[in-house]
Amino acid sequence: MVKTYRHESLLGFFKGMSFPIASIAVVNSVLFGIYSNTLLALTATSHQERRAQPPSYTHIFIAGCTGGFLQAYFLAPFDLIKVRLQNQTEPRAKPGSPPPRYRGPVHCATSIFQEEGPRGLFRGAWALTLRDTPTMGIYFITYECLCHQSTPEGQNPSSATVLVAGGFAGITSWVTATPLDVIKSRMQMAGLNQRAHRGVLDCIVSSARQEGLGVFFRGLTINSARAFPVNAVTFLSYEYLLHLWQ
Ligand SMILES: C[N+](C)(C)CCCC[C@H](N)C(=O)O
Repeated sequence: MVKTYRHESLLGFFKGMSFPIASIAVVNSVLFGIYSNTLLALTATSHQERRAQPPSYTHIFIAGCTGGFLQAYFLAPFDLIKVRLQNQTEPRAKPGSPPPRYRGPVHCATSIFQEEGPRGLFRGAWALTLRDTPTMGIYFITYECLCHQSTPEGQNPSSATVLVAGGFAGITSWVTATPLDVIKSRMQMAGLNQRAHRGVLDCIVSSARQEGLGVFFRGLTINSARAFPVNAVTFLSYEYLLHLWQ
């Protein structure tokens, strides 16, 4: 934090933020929409009936994995742009100095499209899919399990329960996702560094060889600290909005 602040001032912390904001609504509606509809297809109970007839954890896991798998393709280009912009750590442009490689998210997207082709925008998408498919299953299982444990039979969980269960769901899911998150980000950056990996496995092996196993836990603390508030609010909004519209 100190380095980022010294080097890039407060603005450095908000690098690559406009695109995630634009994408979060789309990505979360795909994720929660597919999760809920897969659960409906598997159990034939709607969201309102789910408290009285709770679905099995196997069904929750399958629905979460399906949601995670499909949202990864919507997330991939936005996530790539975020990673590329966040890794651009030159100090803010002084007069006369060369402009940064990417001037902003739209410029970043068009540059990747021109330099790396349309498929370039999906660089790292496979690693992202591998990261999100099982960990989104874990995400929803943790949430439902914690809500179930702290709510009397047949009742809706309280707001406090939703916040805490959502927060822990985010942490559990991020802890399990971190090793593949590291690989995903490296593959997304590889297109830029001309240091292309031959695939996910090649990236895993070469990262472990060069930097040891600790590399797979890089960012774990900050990811978990961020995950609690973000996912507490995500689940509270989800429950609240469904309740409002039913
Ligand atoms: C599956 N994985 C751990 C990657 C994400 C789980 C939580 C997703 C949430 N939108 C967030 O940004 O925290």
